[in-house]
Amino acid sequence: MRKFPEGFIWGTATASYQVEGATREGGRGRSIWDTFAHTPGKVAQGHHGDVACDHYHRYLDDIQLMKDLGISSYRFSIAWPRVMPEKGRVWVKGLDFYKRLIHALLEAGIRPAVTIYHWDLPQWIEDDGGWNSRETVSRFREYSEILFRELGDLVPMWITHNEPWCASILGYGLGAHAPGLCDWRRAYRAAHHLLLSHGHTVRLYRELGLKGEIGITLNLTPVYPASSRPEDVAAAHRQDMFQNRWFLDPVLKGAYPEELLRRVDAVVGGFDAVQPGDLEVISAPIDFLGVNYYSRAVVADDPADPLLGVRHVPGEGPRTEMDWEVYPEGLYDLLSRLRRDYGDVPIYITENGAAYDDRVEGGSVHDTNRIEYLALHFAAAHRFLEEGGNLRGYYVWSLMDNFEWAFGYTKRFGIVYVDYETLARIPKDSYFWYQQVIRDRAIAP
Ligand SMILES: OC[C@@H]1[C@@H](O)[C@H](O)[C@@H](O)c2[nH]c(CCc3ccccc3)c[n+]21
Repeated sequence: MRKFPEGFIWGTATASYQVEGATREGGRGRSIWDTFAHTPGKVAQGHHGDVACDHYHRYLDDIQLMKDLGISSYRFSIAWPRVMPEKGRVWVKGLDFYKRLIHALLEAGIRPAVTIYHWDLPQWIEDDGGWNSRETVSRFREYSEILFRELGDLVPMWITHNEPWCASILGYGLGAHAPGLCDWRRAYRAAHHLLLSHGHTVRLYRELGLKGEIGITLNLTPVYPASSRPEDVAAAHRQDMFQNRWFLDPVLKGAYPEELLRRVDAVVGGFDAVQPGDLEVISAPIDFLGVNYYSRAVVADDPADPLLGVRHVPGEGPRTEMDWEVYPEGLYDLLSRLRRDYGDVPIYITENGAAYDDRVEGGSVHDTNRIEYLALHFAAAHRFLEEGGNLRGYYVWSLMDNFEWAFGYTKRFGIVYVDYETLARIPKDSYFWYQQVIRDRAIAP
């Protein structure tokens, strides 16, 4: 058996817009994802989060599932539009749902890990420029201060942002996510303002003297060259800079990668958003780095690509329902690289999991492929720990099937199946497998 350390944090993760529903309850205002999902053609089959998993009303049953699972922590996000529903209006009562949720988690012996922002920006802030506007930085700080004052003594772990790369590139550059813009200059400005708001919120957390830990979650994708040819190796370096170092370097080293500034600013602009002192703020020391890992990238040199001169090629591993290669070695390589290039920063894997075409058969879901995926990735994490890696915990994405952004409800990541007709929850075989891993604090050899 491969044992994990005493006190290793086992968890599951969700996000507000993906599971809560109740989008018109408790005084909640509209978010950019309400707008985007209700815009025809943006989300598969016209799906949206109006009901989602109805976690807003069913959270006690869901906490019972977590308690039976045996996890020690639950990562969830707070919906900003519940606290700032419209311009000039703060609705602290919008936090009442989260206060109930947090008290119930604490009573169940489960450590709340709160993500302050997981993409559901209030629509009125987007109307005012959204993450393209520097004004949003101070609004995010104001929002964070309300959370810290209302929940700071109850919540021991805070994540400022979930995946600023996605919020900026998918939301403002590629248009695949809300607010659905295709403007690279805005994407780079949005990325900078997301990072800047992270730094100001970390500083605020310190100023308030709160006793918990605060960090940021980044989606990180290790990049491998398609061949050992020098031009492919150089292409992998450029993709790594665009995919990973763009956020890792400012947060952990206080500087953007030089080549990114040069190459990107020349092609798309956007770095005019950087003002003196910004990088000092962004690199405010954090207590941990949250890592979301799903798969790797394999790239070859491609002069025809205007921005980075790269072309993605498929890896040779099996694929999940998201058409992502199953590549557990990538998790070990990623964690080792972080330790090598960024020092011994404490790490939580704040998301890892897989989507598969789950079917209910006689009241059960035999998701052996998901068990295999998780077992391989737990083993990669264990290898890193064995080598002295500073890995604090592991949150499986996701506790339950939920709204998978532009894919709607067509992709299932949960270890608990959700029947969207009845909203019934059915623990999958992977739930019982994970329950045993937590009991043993170990995985089979
Ligand atoms: O796609 C599964 C999960 C999402 O449901 C989470 O909300 C999000 O934090 C998250 N990030 C990633 C990896 C980056 C990514 C995000 C969206 C689409 C493609 C890749 C995978 N996931």
